[in-house]
Amino acid sequence: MKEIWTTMASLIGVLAFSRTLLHTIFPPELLFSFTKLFHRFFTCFSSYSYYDITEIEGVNTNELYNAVQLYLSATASLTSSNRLSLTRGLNSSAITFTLSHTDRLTDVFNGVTVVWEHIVTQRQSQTFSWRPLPEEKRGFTLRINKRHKQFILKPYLDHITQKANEIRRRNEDRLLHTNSRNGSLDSRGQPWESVPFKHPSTFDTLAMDPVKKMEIMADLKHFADGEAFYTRTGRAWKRGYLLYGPPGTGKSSMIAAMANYLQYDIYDLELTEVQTNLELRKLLMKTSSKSIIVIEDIDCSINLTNRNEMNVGGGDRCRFGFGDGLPEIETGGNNNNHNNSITLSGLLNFTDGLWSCCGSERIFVFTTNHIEKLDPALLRSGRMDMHVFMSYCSFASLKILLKNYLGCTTDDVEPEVLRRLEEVTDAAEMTPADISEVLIKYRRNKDRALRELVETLSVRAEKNRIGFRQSEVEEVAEEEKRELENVDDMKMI
Ligand SMILES: Nc1ncnc2c1ncn2[C@@H]1O[C@H](COP(=O)(O)OP(=O)(O)OP(=O)(O)O)[C@@H](O)[C@H]1O
Ligand SMILES: [Mg+2]
Repeated sequence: MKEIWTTMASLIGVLAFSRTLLHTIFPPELLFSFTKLFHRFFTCFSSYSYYDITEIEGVNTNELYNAVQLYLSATASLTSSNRLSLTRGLNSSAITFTLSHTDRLTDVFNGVTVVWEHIVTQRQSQTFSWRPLPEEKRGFTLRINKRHKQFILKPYLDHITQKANEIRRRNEDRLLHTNSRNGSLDSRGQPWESVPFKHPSTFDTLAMDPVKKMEIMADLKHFADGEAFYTRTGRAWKRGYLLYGPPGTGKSSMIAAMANYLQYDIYDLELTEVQTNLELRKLLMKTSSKSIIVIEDIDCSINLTNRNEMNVGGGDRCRFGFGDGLPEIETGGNNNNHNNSITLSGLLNFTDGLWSCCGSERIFVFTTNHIEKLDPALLRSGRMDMHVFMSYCSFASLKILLKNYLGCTTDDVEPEVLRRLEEVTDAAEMTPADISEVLIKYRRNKDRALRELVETLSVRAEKNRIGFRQSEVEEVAEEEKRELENVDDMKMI
């Protein structure tokens, strides 16, 4: 018995040594080509068919590779594969299992057993590419018995894609994407850089008029459930929101709440990093369904100051140059000169045109502090389906902030304090962000927090009242001055 064990141990040792030797002697590329050749030769006489699914096809990322990886990672954790690679993305909560190099895994689909193998080889350093490619070439090989391939290959791959989507939705954190600097692509050919999206803002924590809030939530729900409606009416399945209002009134928080409510990814588009309409279109093509595409502070991303003079005869067609750091608007019905810059029509096409319909179930959100600075073309009805004004904190909104920060309802607040708060909140014209600061500072002592809040709001309301009075007095004085000047003019005549 002992001898048998010794012989087996030496055999395993020899096999392992030969494998290491092969890997040491031959460069990985040569070994890979040789293996492929061997596979091809072997396939002619084999009763199996082999399918290669490489990570990168030409210059594009192969979505099927990612799907297989996710699908296998869900099954791999349950199997007894010898070795698995474990990965967890930065800040991600999901752990992904995947096969190591040359490791195999068996799967059963509709009673048919198939085998997966993961092949990893080093990429040749001298390979020319117009963008950086990963150092390793990775791919899966699927082995199916020739007798079964006709009837299981397609359904099996469809099954994998569907499962992968389910896993992605269930396990994976939703993502916050932003476009790379100067439109550069990453090593996987993606123009978007992504991190897990973990913003805690929800419609429960968002302080705003409850009726308006319910209206927006209902609108979002109808949108998400509206596939049949959009198909029936021949409309693209997308919706546009324009959020406007002073800084600190919750526009960004609203976007996060929308994403959390619908479980959508966010694409935060930095327009100043986009050079041309074509680039904008490519970015759009690389967004996924079930996502919110955001352009924040649109008035700051695009310089619309000379709109009126420059738009003469130009209609909607305006060209943004990149003179002083901000894209600058120019006129022109002639598109020939526009190859190297973003145009307003390009931006409108981004949200409205034929290209905006590639993919589906997408929401466009623009935010601005100065709606009056926006080109009317952006505001025309049908462009942005909903215009939402995010206003200063009202008493109704204040109640939500009190619940968020102090954990108290109106029943927990003394009637006199509540009356004072109701009296001064609207007049104070403070943003939810300003009020949150006061509440955060004193959150450990509820009574003190409420006292400070009443004080701060009262002081601000009084300031506004004096300011308003002063401006009224100035206006009256100005009016009187104008009248006197008119009388003098009449006397001269
Ligand atoms: N309506 C709100 N409800 C709850 N919290 C809010 C609200 N508005 C502002 N805040 C608080 O203030 C902070 C800043 O708000 P946010 O960034 O959403 O404002 P904004 O309107 O996007 O401002 P800006 O115009 O400067 O981008 C948030 O992190 C949040 O804590
Ligand atoms: Mg913001």
